[in-house]
Amino acid sequence: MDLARSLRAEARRSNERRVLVLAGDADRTRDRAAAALDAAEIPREETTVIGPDGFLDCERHEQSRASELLGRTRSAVVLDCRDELRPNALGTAVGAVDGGGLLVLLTPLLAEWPERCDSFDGTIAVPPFGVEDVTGHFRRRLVETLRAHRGIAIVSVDESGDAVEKRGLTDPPPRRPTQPPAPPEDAAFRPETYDACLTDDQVTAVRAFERLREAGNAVVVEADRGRGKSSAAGLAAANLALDGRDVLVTAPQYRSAAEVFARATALFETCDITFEGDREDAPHELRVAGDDSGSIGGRIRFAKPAAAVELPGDPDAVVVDEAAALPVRRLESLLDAPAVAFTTTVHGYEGAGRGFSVRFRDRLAESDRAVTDVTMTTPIRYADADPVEAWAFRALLLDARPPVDQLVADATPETVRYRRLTSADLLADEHLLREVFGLLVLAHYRTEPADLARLLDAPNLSVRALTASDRQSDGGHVVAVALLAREGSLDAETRATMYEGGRIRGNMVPDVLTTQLRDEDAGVPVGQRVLRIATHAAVRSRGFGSYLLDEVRAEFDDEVDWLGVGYGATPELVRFWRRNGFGTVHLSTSRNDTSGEYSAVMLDPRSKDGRALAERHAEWFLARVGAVLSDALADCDPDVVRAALRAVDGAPSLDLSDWEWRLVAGVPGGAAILDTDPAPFRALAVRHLVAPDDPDALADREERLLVRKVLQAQSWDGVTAELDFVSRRQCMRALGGTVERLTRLYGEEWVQEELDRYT
Ligand SMILES: CC(=O)SCCNC(=O)CCNC(=O)[C@H](O)C(C)(C)COP(=O)(O)OP(=O)(O)OC[C@H]1O[C@@H](n2cnc3c(N)ncnc32)[C@H](O)[C@@H]1OP(=O)(O)O
Ligand SMILES: Nc1ncnc2c1ncn2[C@@H]1O[C@H](COP(=O)(O)OP(=O)(O)OP(=O)(O)O)[C@@H](O)[C@H]1O
Repeated sequence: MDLARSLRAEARRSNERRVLVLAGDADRTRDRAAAALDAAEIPREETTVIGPDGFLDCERHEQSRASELLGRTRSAVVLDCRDELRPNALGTAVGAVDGGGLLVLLTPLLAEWPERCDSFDGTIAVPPFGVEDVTGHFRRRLVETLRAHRGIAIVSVDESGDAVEKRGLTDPPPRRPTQPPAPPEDAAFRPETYDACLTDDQVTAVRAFERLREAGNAVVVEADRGRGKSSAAGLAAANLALDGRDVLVTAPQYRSAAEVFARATALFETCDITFEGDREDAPHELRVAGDDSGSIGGRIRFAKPAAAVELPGDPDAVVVDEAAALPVRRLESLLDAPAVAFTTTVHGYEGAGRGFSVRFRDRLAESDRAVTDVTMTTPIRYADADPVEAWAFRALLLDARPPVDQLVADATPETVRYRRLTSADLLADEHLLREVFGLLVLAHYRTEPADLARLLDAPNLSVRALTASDRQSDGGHVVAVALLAREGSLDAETRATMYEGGRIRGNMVPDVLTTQLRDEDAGVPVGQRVLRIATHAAVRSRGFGSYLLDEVRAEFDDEVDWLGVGYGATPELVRFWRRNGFGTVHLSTSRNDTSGEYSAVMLDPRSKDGRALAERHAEWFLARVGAVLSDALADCDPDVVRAALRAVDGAPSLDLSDWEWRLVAGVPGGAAILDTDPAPFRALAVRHLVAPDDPDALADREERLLVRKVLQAQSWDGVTAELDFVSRRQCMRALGGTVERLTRLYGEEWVQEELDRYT
């Protein structure tokens, strides 16, 4: 195992990582892995095996638990792919290897690997498809990248002995002694802060954080994983605390923010500051004592996002670490802090989180905050030129981007081409694949390496795109893309399993309609669900999204019973889908974990069976929505409710009894009150918001009032404040006026006369 020794020596010399692929039968590759680690002199305590069993005396996790390694560093990670290759585990394994370390991959013989069905394939075989329908494109592409990229050694081990296919040595120049970054001259924080920075990027980030000293500022630090952004935030937080400020730190888990506290602690120690940490009654809190070193005595404390959004104890500044992993509405609440910093990982090995940029960027720009942006590029844990990072980014497409703006800027719906892109098309044209995947990443909060494998291999998925050609390229650049999932057409047994609450992979629309909405036949018709759709940011609102959907509809018109979609509902998106012919059949009753939004399910029926399905679910939705809004959906954004109701295909009946009409007609004049029986008011509100006889009868604020007070049963005081009424009385009067207008619109003549008795 001289090769392993040489790889490791080279890795250490250059502070880069190296990959050793051991391909062959399971037992032999494991033996060789043990020998390689010994030859490379990597101790077992610095090694982790990710795989089915512990053949080395070291830390081990199943591939499904590879996330245990997130945010940690190891000298060696051995990924055992004998039973399966989970792309997410591969990403996490690479990400955990330190500069100077080795990633060891144990694989079947590379020539056989792509065709060898494994248990990950089983997870992407969505009924009615079987595992035999899953292709091996992802693994084939992976093998090609292993062969093509620098820094990767490949050794085949079989009964005839070891054969080195590729040595993977790059003979890098020795690591240059790194110049410590120069401390800035007009720095606002203590000089030791800048001395503690490891890269110029980190100094720049800390300088941006200086703005947190003043209220009204928001700082955004974007970087790929391991660029030192949490550490920069920690150095800044320490200084703010030394100035007597109260800094609240939040992140999805404490683990991801631990680095903030580690750097702050280290700086306090360097500066000889007296501080208290992690008291029993205040874990995850550093409290600084005022002393003669000039420290006034503030604190840095951690709170989980759910608690942090309440801004407990009115902090002076908030640091949101890993902001991309938090729902937008939580990020928005945190903007209420006097000063706030967001750090976000753009390209993590475990996947890309675009939630931050997809939906939060616009809100931040609209806010009254002065926003300072910083990007950090230089990696901290390994050299800038690390070939293993370059390989992993390419193999897992972690850095895929849409085409640059200029390439699509002139596109119009008349000049683009609708294309059905097969996996073969995508594999044959790396640019196309990168553009498609890069655009799809933008349409979603979280894209993981496994999503690339699904895109390339899952039998139920297909890609459709609009491309604009430019003079240089024949292929054209991607302007808009849709990822479609075929759903439904399920046999009776599968449908029964679903109905009884069993889990069936994929098939989101049939699943919701069958399991939650108790319709065992919902899985009979076949549909195409738009899993993701995105238009290039440079050309949005020019009709491309709608044109792409038109083309998809035309293509599948004869093949499917419905087109469908389920997504985190915002008012704009609901309107987009409505304008494209989709009707609401469901609003989820709990918020999506990642987006923090309620999901809407909408259908565009294409056949008689599809129409029957859509009609009966629209009808059930209308029958139940009043009750759901006053309970599970009581905090849903009223504009989402308005848009979702307006997007229902159907006319709710308004079948009030005479008694109910008399109650309604008594409210505007003050003779009766709504609380006596909210039901008829709800029926009136639903009738108007779904299918208004006069769409202009109410102003936006009056419609919101109807939603908040009548449908969602919010308190008068809450509604008065939210909708900016000067007093509760004025709010009540506005509701009376709204009820009067609706009564005039929908009440029979005798009801109008009843109304006239009081007004
Ligand atoms: C299943 C899913 O994937 S849902 C998620 C959809 N994708 C995303 O949110 C990714 C980011 N957004 C986008 O890529 C685009 O905005 C799309 C795909 C939603 C729409 O594509 P476009 O090419 O702009 O569509 P098109 O021009 O036909 O229609 C634009 C309309 O969409 C609506 N719209 C949808 N989302 C937004 C938004 N975030 N901001 C503003 N308008 C929006 C507007 O009503 C707009 O109409 P307007 O131009 O008159 O204001
Ligand atoms: N100034 C510093 N001094 C000492 N160690 C540092 C410093 N900056 C970064 N590091 C180390 O480098 C690694 C990456 O830093 P950090 O966690 O801050 O980066 P990050 O960009 O937030 O990465 P991640 O996205 O992985 O959390 C950590 O192990 C951290 O301890």
